[in-house]
Amino acid sequence: MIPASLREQLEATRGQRHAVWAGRDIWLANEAWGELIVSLQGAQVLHYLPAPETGPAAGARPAPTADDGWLWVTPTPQPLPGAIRGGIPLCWPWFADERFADESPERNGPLHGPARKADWRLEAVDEHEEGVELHLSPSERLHGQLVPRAVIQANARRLHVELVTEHTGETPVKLTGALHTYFSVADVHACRVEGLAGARYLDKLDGFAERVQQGELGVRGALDRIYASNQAPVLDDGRRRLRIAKQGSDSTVVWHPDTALPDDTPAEAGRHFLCVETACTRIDPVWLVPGAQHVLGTTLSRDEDTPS
Ligand SMILES: O=P(O)(O)OC[C@H]1O[C@@H](O)[C@H](O)[C@@H](O)[C@@H]1O
Repeated sequence: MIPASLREQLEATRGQRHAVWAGRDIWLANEAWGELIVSLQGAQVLHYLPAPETGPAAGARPAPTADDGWLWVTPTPQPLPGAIRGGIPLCWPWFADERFADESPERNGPLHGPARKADWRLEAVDEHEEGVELHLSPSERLHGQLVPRAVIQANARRLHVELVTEHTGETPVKLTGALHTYFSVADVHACRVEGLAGARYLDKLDGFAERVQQGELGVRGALDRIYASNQAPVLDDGRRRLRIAKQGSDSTVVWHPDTALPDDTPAEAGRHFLCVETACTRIDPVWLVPGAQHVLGTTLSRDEDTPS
C-alpha cells in the first residue's frame, strides 16, 4: 500500500521516469512486467507490484488491485533529512543501536546507520524485456573503510535487493545491517510468519531475553524480535503468501509496535504493515577483512512460485 500521491505519480508514468515525491528524487517504472519505485534517498525501494499472473493458476486467485503493492509506505513521511518509513530501508553499516557494540569512532551515527538518510546515485539502469536491474551508490563516502552499493532487480516474478559491502581499508571491521522491509498487509493482527518455529530469538521488548519460538509466529500485539535463522520465512496475511528468501543473513527481525506507532505513522495506516527484515545483527555480525566483500540480499516472490 502506497500513499495516493505516490500512486498518482505512478499512474502518470509510462515506461520509466524520474520525479520528485515528498522532497525526494524518485525513479519510477510502470511496465508490462509490473511497477517499481525507488527513492534515491537511501536507495530505498518504495513500491513493487508485479503484473497480474495469467494462465490457469491465476484464475484461482483474486486479480490484484492498484492497492496490492507488496510494500507499505507511510502516507505522512517526515521531512528531509529524515528517512522515509516504508518500502525497504537499507540499514548500514549497523543494525539498530549496534553502533554501541564496539568503540570504533565510525559508530557514533544514527539508529540503523547513515545509509538510509544519505543521497544515492542511480549509476545504471539495465533494462530488458523481462524486467529491470538498477545499480546505486552513495553520493558521499559513508564509512572510512567500507563502501556499499545496492543492486535492485525486478520482474514479473520477483523483487531482489542486494546490499554489497566492500572493504577497501586496512583493518578488520565489524558489520551489521538490515534490509528493513515494510510489507503491506491486510491487517497486522491477522498475519502469520512461517518458517521460524523452533528458532531461538532475542526479545527486545523484554530486555533481549532469549527464547525459543513455539510453533509458527502469529502476530497479535507489539513485537520486536531478532530470530537466529537463515531460513526463508513466508509471510501470510490471509490474502497473499510472500516468500522472503535471504542471502548472507543469519538473523530475521520481526517488528511491529502495535499502537505505540512512531509520529510519522497514522493509526489507520499503522495496521497495514509488518516488518520482516533480512538482517545481520548482534547474533551474527560479519567481521569483514581488508579486500573482502559481503552481500546481504533478499528475494521476494509469491510463495506459489516456489516448489515446496
Ligand atoms: O523507527 P526506526 O528507526 O526506523 O526503527 C524502527 C524499528 O526497527 C526495527 O528493526 C528494530 O528492531 C526496532 O527496535 C525499531 O524500533
